Order: sequence, then C-alpha cells, then structure tokens
Amino acid sequence: MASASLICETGEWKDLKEHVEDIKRTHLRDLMDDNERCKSMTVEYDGIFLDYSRQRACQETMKKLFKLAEAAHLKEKINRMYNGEHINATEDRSVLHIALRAARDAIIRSDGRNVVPDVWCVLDKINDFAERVRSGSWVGATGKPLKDVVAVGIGGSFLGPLFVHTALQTDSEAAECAKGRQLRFLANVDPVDVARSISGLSPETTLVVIVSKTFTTAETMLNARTLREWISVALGPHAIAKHMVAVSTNLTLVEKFGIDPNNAFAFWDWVGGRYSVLQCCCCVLPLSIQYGFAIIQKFLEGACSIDKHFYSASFEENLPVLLGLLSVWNVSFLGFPARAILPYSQALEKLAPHIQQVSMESNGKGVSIDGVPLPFETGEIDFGEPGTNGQHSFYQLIHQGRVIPCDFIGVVKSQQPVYLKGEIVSNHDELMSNFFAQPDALAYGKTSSQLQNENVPAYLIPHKLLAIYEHRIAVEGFIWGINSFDQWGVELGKSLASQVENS
Ligand SMILES: O=P(O)(O)OC[C@H]1O[C@](O)(CO)[C@@H](O)[C@@H]1O
Repeated sequence: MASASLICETGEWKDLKEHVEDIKRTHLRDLMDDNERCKSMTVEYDGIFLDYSRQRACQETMKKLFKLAEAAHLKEKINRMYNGEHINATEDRSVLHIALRAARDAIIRSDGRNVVPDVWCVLDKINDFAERVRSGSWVGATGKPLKDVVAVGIGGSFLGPLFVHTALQTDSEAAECAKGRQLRFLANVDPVDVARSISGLSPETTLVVIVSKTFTTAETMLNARTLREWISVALGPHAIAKHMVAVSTNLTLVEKFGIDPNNAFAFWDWVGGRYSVLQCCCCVLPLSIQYGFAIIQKFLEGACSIDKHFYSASFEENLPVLLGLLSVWNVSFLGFPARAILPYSQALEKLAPHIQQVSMESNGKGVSIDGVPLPFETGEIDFGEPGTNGQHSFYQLIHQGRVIPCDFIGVVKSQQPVYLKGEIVSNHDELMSNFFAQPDALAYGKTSSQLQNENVPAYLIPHKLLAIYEHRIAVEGFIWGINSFDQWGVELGKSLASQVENS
C-alpha cells in the first residue's frame, strides 16, 4: 500500500478516475457545441488569451481538478516557494527564479535575507558591462571592439538563451539594436559544434561568455578550454582577461580557470539550471550584449507580470494553474503522456526544445519528493515545431494516429508583416488561418468562420509564455508530489560519462 502522502491515495484522485468514464462517453464535438462550457473555458491576463475548450474536459472536470489541487495543498506549496522555503528538499535549497525578474523594490527572502538587492546588483553590473562592450569602451587584446559573442553552455544554460535569441532576432526593434553584432552558442562537446560556433569569427573581435551554474559540467568546461586555447594561440595567454567572462555560482572555479573574478557574474544556488533562462547571467548577460539591456529588461518585466498573476490569481483564472491541472488530467487520468508544443510563429522556433528540458528534466521522476516510489507516471513527453512546418511533418499522427494534447500558440501581430497585392490575406493571416483551423480539424469543433468572428485580443509575448510554462511545470510537480527542481537522474549520466572518459 503506497504511503497516504501520495496524491493517488486521496478521494479527490479516485473521484477523477471515476470521472474519466463520464468523459469517455462524450465526444469533443459535443463538448464544443456547448457554448456556455466553451465560454467558461477561456481566460485572459495581460495580453495572453487562453482557450482550453478543446481539452477533453467539462466544467465538472475542472471542479474536480480544483479539488485535487486543494488535496495536493497547491496554494500552500506556491506560497512556500514564493516565501523562499527550501522546497527543493533533496538539495535543501529555495526555489526563487521569481527573484531574478522581481522589481528593484521587491522583497523576496531566502534564509531570512532579501535576495532582490543581490539580483539587481548583478543586473546593474551586466547593464554596465554590456554597454561597455557595445559602445567599444571595453575592447579586446589588440584594441578592437568585441562585436561577436560565443556563449558556451549546455542544458538550461543554452536552450533558454537560444530560445530568447531566436525570438528576438526577427523583432525589428531588437534587430536594430543588434546591428553589426553576432551571438553564437556552443553547447555540444562534439568538435563539430565548436567549429560551427567560431566559423568566420576572429579571436580579436570575439568575447567568450562561459555560462555554467556549477562550472563543472564536462561538456561546457572542455568547450571553454577549447575556446581558451583558440584565443591564447591567436592573441597570447594574457588575452584571456579581455576575451573571456563567466557566469556561475562557483567563482572559485571561475578564478581557477583563469578568469578575473571581476569579470565574473555570480548567481545563486536557489536558481535551478533549467529555470535560469531568465537568470541574470545565463540569459541576460549574452543577450544584453547582443541587444542592449533595455530590450532584455522588458523581457524580465513580462515574466514578473506572470509571477504576480501566478501568486495572486484564483485557480479558476490562473493561467499556469489551469494549464498544469489540465496536463495532470491528460497524463494521469486520460492516459495521454505526450504534449505537442505548436507555436504558429517562427520566432518561437526554439520554444519546444527549451520547454522539453524544463518540463522533462523537472517532472520525469519515479519517486515522490519524500522518496516514495510512485505507482503512477509523472511528466510529459514534450515535442513540437512551429506551425505550419509541423503540419507537413507529424500532424498526420495527431490527426489520425494518436490523441496528443496540443498547445497551439498564436501571435496576433507579426514581427515581419508581408501582404502581397492580389493575395486574399496577408502572409501572417495565412499562417493564422492554419492556427485556427488545425485545432478545429482535431476537435471537430467550431468552423473557422465562427472562430474568426471571435475577438482574439492582445498578442502573446515570448517572455510571458516562458514564465507561464515554468509555473505550469511547477504546478504539475506540486500536484504529483514530486521535486520538480532536482535532476539526480541526469547527474548519474554525468558521473558515468566521466568514468568512461577516464577509462
Ligand atoms: O549550468 P551548468 O551547471 O553547467 O548545468 C548545465 C545543465 O546541466 C543540468 O544540470 C543537467 O542537464 C541542467 O539542469 C543544467 O541546465
């Protein structure tokens, strides 16, 4: 008999299990015909419009999921996270990525200390450093401005910054700020990735930013040594001080590597590696050099808006809570383990790879946070591509092979409007026609003309999306009663790899 502390032992869980039979007797088409139900399944906050009416759920389902949230003490767990309690029990740490984007005057405590001033001290240092590099007052060993950056990191120290860079590259305001600059990423230990990351770059005009929370990750450290060699051979060992900086919690190892501690940007162990996309350094440092701090500050403000919403909105109006509960419903009750992330925006091309890590590394667990083996599966198998590319790739399986819950993400206003003479709609509206049609094709729901009459308000902005997914993943873990903030399974792989390397 599993411990009573497991969520699957509660009456609320069993009630939902029985409810599955009711839902199986319905068809999504019928659920979609119930206008009152569909209207009750839309929520809007700060320019994000969520329509979850195409989920195989009814209002009764939602009521039962809110009761499950109570049984899981969801609100208490959110409060404990925001209060800086060590909810990452296995590593005895707070989980305070919300502090990374808090307003300067906010008070967020970890172990009794308000950490927000520390965050802003680093943000101000980044702002100053980025401005010096961008303006040319910080130059390389031969006196040339550093117009190119190679960010070395892997996992959350790579996928998040890559996602944001991909989203900003085609934004006209951001692109203007980045004129004449290149930002490259080096993640894989494969020397092909090294070659690609420095192809066409000169050491004289390149700044290497080593991004590593631990400063021990084997791939990152070998890549850092490889680029250190590339710079030293071209410019001499003394050049390291001008061409390499680091972001890490481990300043001792940063200094041991040969980087001046004054050129290191510290961050804290209360930030999980994959939750660090909004980390002052992992993301903000290379991107502030590329685009300027002002653009990135908007990004932080967007995430902060979602943090406030997640903390204060009722569960019925709470975007991350609704999405997290629906994920639990799909995985643990309807038996749909996968989730497709389908942004109808090429700028969001790297959202799915990033969320894959945040979600699957957080919630792919086999024991509860108390170490009790779980009699049910947790986590989602995330995958996705931007629309309409995915429609010409894997959608067939979703249409006629399996039921796969999908996150269709649409953006009202294009970054790059194009409207050819003689075309019925603009290129962006051609894209959005598919955005509206596909969910209905899958759900046999409303016709596209009905949908187009709907008043889909303000556009999605990437940073709010990220914060929503971060908190949605935390909600899933809180409900499943697991630790979404450690990754011991991955650690095992790392230690085995170093054993193989040594042998
Ligand atoms: O930033 P670090 O310490 O180099 O770790 C890189 C990545 O490796 C992991 O620890 C395991 O994949 C991730 O959580 C992290 O983002």
